[in-house]
Amino acid sequence: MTPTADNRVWIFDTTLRDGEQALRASLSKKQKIQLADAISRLGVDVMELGFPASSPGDFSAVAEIAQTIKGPVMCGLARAIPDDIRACGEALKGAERARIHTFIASSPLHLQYKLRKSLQQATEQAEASIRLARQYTDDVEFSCEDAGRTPIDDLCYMVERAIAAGATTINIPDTVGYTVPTEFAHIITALKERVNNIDQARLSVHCHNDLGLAVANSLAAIEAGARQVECTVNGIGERAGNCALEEIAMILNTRADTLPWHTGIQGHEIYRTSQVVSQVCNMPIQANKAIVGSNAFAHSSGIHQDGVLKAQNTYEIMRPESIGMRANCFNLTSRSGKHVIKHRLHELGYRDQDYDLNEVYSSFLELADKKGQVFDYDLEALVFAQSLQAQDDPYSLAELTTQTDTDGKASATVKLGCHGRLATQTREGNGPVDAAYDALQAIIEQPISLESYQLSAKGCGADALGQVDITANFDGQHIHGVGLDTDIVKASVQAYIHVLNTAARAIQVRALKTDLQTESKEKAS
Ligand SMILES: CC(=O)SCCNC(=O)CCNC(=O)[C@H](O)C(C)(C)COP(=O)(O)OP(=O)(O)OC[C@H]1O[C@@H](n2cnc3c(N)ncnc32)[C@H](O)[C@@H]1OP(=O)(O)O
Ligand SMILES: CC(C)C(=O)C(=O)O
Repeated sequence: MTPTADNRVWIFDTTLRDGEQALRASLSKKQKIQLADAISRLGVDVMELGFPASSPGDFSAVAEIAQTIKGPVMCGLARAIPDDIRACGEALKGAERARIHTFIASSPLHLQYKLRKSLQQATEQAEASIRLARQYTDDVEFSCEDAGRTPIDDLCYMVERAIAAGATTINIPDTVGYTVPTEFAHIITALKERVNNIDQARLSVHCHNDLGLAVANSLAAIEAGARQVECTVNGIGERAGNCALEEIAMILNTRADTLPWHTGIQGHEIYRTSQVVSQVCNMPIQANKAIVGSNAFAHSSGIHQDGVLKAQNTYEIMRPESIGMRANCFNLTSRSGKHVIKHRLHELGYRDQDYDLNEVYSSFLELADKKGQVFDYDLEALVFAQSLQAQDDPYSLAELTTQTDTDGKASATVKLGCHGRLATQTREGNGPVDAAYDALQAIIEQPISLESYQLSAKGCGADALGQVDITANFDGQHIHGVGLDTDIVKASVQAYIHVLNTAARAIQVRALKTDLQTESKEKAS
């Protein structure tokens, strides 16, 4: 929809103030400066930098940021008491544009138990504070704390008096995230209808996420006429947090087809800023977090992956690039299909003729069932493993069973296939590989002397594929064999069989031809 000035929603970022209230330890000045720099590049309209009366450290951080960051309005929070207002005014002195944000609670619960004041007393205190704040700046925001639980008559009364005293922004906080969207929208509608001077102030909302409704409530408020949303990057904030900046901004951006409201947020800065906030604040982002979670643009199931490959918008309502993410990603698991495997191999530089898709896919499924997630290096290893096999290979591993005792003894039973015939031998050895190689030797009845054996990991982690490379001397020929498997004993046996197949092709192997006539089982003494 065409953006109009009326529909411009201001984004008030309070990551450095309410966001900081989520942390176990307050941020250092250096950290605040680092965050302020990142957040200012997002294109926010106002940045709440801290609570200057809180500590000398916060006063100094707010003062330094206010002097250095240009662009957004620089704001500080203050209780409705003269000392807090003065501290805030002093800290913001160097700002290009300064806003003092003062607040006092309006709900009966907070008035009675916390402030021990009547609504009228609190309102008078608010008025005095707003007047004092106006001596420092023309830009004064006033919040009725716990507005979400304030009777509407009381709220209208306090808001009207605050505007008359000089507040230029009126903020309606759902301090404890208690309201639901229809209720919260009604509060905004009622204020617009009943407060006589409401047009003299910008109407703002500040929603907490205790019931997971912070973003929904903010959106409902915008629909009802609010034109400033207070939010934090990654939604961090006191308790369950605040309205997430990236979510509200991307709702308005992505749904601009039907929603008329817009912000000044630079979408492509979102992902980087989210990462910086997460790292500096030591607040990990849940994988399924909307917009910035690691799964937000990841596709895991074959049907979705195929759809996205054919047309991205089948399963993506926004482009990862629109939030500054490099690209979407496909997780390769046993729920993936052939299309995505082919696509990934193509990305890795393989041509169709380099591998047999059906065969690679069936070994991929086997591996994925074992490992869970399959990585690029696994896929490369599977293609390599396939290249080691030829259709006319005479020998194949039919079955391998091993047993290792704690006293170091091991036994292995190998069932070797050759053109549909099977031979089985069981041997003991110093370890399962030693036992399996002895069993193979017993089946082929022809000496193969092992010259070298090397084991390496393809990839990382305990479930990485093991690659075994051996060199064997067979009738005076040095033959290289390779085996790949998550089970290193199996990989070792495959390497041995690779040698046998190469040998069978290269040289006539007498024993192999004759000894596989019958299936035999023999236990070594
Ligand atoms: C909903 C919100 O997020 S509000 C913002 C929360 N942020 C903070 O609290 C910032 C960090 N806080 C601090 O550094 C300290 O709490 C300070 C400096 C603000 C105050 O410290 P102290 O003076 O030691 O008071 P303390 O925090 O223990 O108690 C709060 C006092 O402020 C009063 N108060 C609370 N809100 C307001 C208000 N908006 N306006 C005036 N007084 C208020 C309380 O009634 C209480 O007063 P009392 O001592 O007369 O009972
Ligand atoms: C100070 C106000 C805006 C606040 O943080 C709240 O009510 O949650």
